Amino acid sequence: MNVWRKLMRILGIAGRTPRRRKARALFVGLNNAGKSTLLNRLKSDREQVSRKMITPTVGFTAGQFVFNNVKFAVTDMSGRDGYRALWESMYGQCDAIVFVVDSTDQMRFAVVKDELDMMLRHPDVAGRLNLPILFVATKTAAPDACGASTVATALRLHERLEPNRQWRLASTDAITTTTVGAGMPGQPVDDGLREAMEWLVDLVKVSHHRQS
Ligand SMILES: Nc1nc2c(ncn2[C@@H]2O[C@H](COP(=O)(O)OP(=O)(O)OP(=O)(O)O)[C@@H](O)[C@H]2O)c(=O)[nH]1
Ligand SMILES: [Mg+2]
Repeated sequence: MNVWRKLMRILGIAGRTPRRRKARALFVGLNNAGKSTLLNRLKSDREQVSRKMITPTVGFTAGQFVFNNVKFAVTDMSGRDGYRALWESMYGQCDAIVFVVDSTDQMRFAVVKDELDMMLRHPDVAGRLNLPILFVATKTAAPDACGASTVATALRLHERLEPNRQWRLASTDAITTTTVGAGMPGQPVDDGLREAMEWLVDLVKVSHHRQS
């Protein structure tokens, strides 16, 4: 504990600073979907790396970011065919799943559907209805991208997800810089990802509160 926090505690004013909560997020989705790029975007400006530094993930990598005072420890899985079998080993060890879908890769939506079905049937997911799932359709600024509603329909999300499951679909382009809409020049436009993350943060805060 640093001296400042020690002093705050002695003076009894530590309670004024809200304690940062922790949550574990699991990033899954096919290879090339944009998981690692999304994780990079969620990090602070200081921690972000250049797009060129992000290479296909081998196995999985660990990362972290802070959103609304929740520190997310992220397991960023590889989406390559040979590595997808690893996802299930992590289902029981996360507080939220972020399922990333490449909105330009409609050719592989059938594969995404199969992977999603397997995930939803897995006991560590099916048995935990309080495990929130955030679907993120990426690459939305690409000319061949389809809209979020097309993704939802193609994956039949409304039929597949259990009625009691907390889930949401957001769409984003994690690398495009644009001045359109509410975005600041040179900054990614706020395209719904922030709102979706706020939803997720509220859910993990509640579930942590219940557990404690
Ligand atoms: N235009 C655009 N390209 C993106 C976006 N997200 C990712 N990409 C590109 O898509 C490619 C794959 O991105 P990654 O983040 O490595 O994908 P991944 O899901 O982590 O892939 P694996 O680690 O192989 O499972 C890279 O060339 C990225 O630059 C996006 O939102 N828009
Ligand atoms: Mg990756």
